[in-house]
Amino acid sequence: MNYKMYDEMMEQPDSLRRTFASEMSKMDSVSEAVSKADKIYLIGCGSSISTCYSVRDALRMSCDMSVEVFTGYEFYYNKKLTDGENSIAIFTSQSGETADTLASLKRANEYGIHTVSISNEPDSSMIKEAKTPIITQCERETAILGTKTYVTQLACLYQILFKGSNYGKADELLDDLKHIPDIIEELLKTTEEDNKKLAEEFKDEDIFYCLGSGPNFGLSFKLAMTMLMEGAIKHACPVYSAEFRHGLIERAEKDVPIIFLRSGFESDEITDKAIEFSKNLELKSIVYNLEDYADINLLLSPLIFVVPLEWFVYYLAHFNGEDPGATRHIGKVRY
Ligand SMILES: O=P(O)(O)OC[C@H]1O[C@](O)(CO)[C@@H](O)[C@@H]1O
Repeated sequence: MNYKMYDEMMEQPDSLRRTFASEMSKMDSVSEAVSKADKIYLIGCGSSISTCYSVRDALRMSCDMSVEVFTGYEFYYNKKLTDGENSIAIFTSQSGETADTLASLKRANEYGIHTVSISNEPDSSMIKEAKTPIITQCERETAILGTKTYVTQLACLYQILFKGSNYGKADELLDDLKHIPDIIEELLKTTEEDNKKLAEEFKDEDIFYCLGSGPNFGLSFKLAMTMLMEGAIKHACPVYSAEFRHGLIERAEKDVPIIFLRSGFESDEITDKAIEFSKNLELKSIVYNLEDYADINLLLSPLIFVVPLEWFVYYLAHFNGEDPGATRHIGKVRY
């Protein structure tokens, strides 16, 4: 019962190693440009916008870089641009062909903005159109929800933007980033069994709420929108942890499972309150705690949590008779 997603998950560590080895000098040149820019735009769709949310929130917590995130069509239609503005636009897309993101890349080029694309397809339109193309070295990915293209894309964004930032602990974070392939290799082995059991326990649930704070919100977005909805064909909804008490609290019932991502950020004070509240109501909560998986700069937590979550989603799909990498209505690039 090994689905394609299984092999692609296993290829995550080497994809990261190859990408860092081959793309580092191009990423350094973008970091240099980032350090001189007034504003950074990050644009993507689906799994590829979740990486933008995570790195934006990690940067907000640690430095004063001006970063805005847009979906492809929001940037295309709803972002006022100015000729000659001193900004950099980074486009994320595993396929390099998603129409929304490609249209916004062409628009940024028309305004003379320095465009950077991060894509896994060397011959794709986004790699050809961007001023600086960065190619994640994953080889072809087929699983719709994105595994190796997710971790490499996210790692590239952290590398580029933290290197170009004035975060006081940037060197320490970039050093931790180098260890991520080894950590992921280990987590792939150590987190499978527990998450398989969890998936069996939760296999009949219809909906999952996914909560996180800071950079974990981006991953809770991916978990809900692509891993659970596209991969496991379950209803799911991402929520910032603190928003729990502004809506979801009224739907908190025994039969509604909530997945919490908790890293130990100051802002996780509010995640803890939601966890406590859920326990008191005997909700079906699943709590992923960073300290159970790795001892690294907390801002990198999405690169850690994604591995146990991949196992959870992989087996959730399997126990429901679904291939976690298959698509029902949309191919990776067609729409
Ligand atoms: O990263 P790309 O190739 O631009 O793809 C965006 C796609 O990401 C997904 O979330 C997962 O591949 C799809 O929903 C969406 O079509």
